[in-house]
Amino acid sequence: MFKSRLNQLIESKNSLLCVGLDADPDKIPSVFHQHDSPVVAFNAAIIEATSELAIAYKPNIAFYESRGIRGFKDLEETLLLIPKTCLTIADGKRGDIGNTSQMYAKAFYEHWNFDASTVAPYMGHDSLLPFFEYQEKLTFVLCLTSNNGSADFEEQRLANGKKLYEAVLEKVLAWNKAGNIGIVVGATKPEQLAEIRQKAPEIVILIPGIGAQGGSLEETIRYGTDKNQESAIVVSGRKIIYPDGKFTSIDEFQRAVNERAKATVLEMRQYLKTNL
Ligand SMILES: O=c1ccn([C@@H]2O[C@H](COP(=O)(O)O)[C@@H](O)[C@H]2O)c(=O)[nH]1
Repeated sequence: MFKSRLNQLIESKNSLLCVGLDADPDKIPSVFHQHDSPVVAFNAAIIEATSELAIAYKPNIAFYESRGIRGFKDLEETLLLIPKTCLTIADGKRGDIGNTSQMYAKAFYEHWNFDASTVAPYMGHDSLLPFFEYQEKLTFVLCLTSNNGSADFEEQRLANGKKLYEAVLEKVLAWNKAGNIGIVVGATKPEQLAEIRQKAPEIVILIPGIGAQGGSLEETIRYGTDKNQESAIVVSGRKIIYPDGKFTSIDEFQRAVNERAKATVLEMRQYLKTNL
């Protein structure tokens, strides 16, 4: 089961870090452009520099499908480089009518063999069921996202007085009989993260929004983890994979990435310890 594997990794690595593999060819340091597949070389360097610190990698599918077949090949090669001691999360935010969702779920969980993926709840239970049927995988339903636009729908009140994200949480808790559903909550919404954790003490939460988006790591850990300081995955993408500076070698780039990942994990450990 995903959750027990996750919590074992959190304990053994003393880390909640998930590195976002959002490889943008325009941002990749020039030292990688001499390779046949600059994105694969870039991802390989990041994975090698962070795999002892990270519990998971989350490629956002947009960064790969935006480049067509070449992007998909890069994703396939990247997945082969991720060690078994790390989980893989496909951030695709899928969801459609049942038979179409079945194909999305098959793509992520069978073809690509990801451990987890993200889905949007807008179309309701039947649109998500094909994902939930993969019991050994974990499907993260968007609950309260990290962007300002969450106010447009997710934070709006329904006729029964509840906010939409609260209604999503209630549904997820009712659906989660097999324990293979998680939620996505942005680190930029710490008060709501605390509320959500209180209502869902055991659920796995995927939390993007620290680093480049400015969410507080301390509040994320304090409010987002469960009673054992587990069941939470904290995502950092750009802050770790695009360190400042001009790099004349891949080694130099890897040292900078490792420093950023290490600084994030050391900060996490500080909060994990003080919360005990
Ligand atoms: O609410 C959400 C849901 C998903 N994301 C995704 O997470 C990463 C964050 O990357 P950073 O570079 O650390 O900001 C990215 O893939 C987003 O699409 C999110 O940010 N917020």
